[in-house]
Amino acid sequence: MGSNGIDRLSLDSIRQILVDLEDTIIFSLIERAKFPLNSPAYASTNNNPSLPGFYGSLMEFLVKGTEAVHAQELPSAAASVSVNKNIWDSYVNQFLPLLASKGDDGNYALSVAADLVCLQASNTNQVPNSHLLSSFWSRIGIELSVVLGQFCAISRRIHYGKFVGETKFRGATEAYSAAIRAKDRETITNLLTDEKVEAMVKQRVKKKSMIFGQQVTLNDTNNSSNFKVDPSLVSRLYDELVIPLTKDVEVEYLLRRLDN
Ligand SMILES: O=C(O)C(=O)C[C@]1(C(=O)O)C=C[C@@H](O)C=C1
Repeated sequence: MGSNGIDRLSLDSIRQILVDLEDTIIFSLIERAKFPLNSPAYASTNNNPSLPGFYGSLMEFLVKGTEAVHAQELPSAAASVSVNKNIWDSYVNQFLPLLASKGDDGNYALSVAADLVCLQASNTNQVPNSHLLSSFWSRIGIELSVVLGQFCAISRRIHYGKFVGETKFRGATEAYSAAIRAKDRETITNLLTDEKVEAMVKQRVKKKSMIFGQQVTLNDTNNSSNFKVDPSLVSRLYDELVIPLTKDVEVEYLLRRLDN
């Protein structure tokens, strides 16, 4: 560990934040899984009468221009690292069809609102269309603050990679610096990878999904294998999307770490 005494940046405390965010992510996935897929909300050719003058899907309307910049206390390397587009693409195209049941109940706005809570970064000041969003949400009876005010968990978790990267850099500055100067992504990735921790994370989110997603009834004949969100799917989400993108953020952050 580095000798600068910045406790806030110790790997253990940052990992604890990631552990706590698992709860938020799993609960938000459980909320989204209450709605069917509602695919028209994601179709970019959708001609939505609620969105006059906007060509694109309801989802695109809501996320357009909402790239958030986290970690502003870190060196400027942090500011330019953002993978939100990848997060949205993977979530909508790969993960959502597995999370939500097939079908369409017409609750497009509520479905996308639930997606936003799962995904999006939280800083409302950085939502350029916020006045449009406000009027849209108030028209359909949902407060914008309810949708955006909650920290949107997956994006936030992934962008915590900047803090993880900084902590690791401080703990092994020489090794990272050499790899950064050589622009050697592979070595940086190897340096920051801890397979044991990754395996624990995947196991833990599966277990949490089993506990948080239990169907609670008062009779003893409850079928305990019937979960609100498939625990293996949550583990897979971490394996295929959350952890790889967190590592991408770490690598991208570190590659810029020695820039002025
Ligand atoms: O905890 C770490 O050391 C991290 O870098 C975070 C994380 C993760 O995304 O969970 C990513 C890479 C490591 O291989 C282990 C775990």
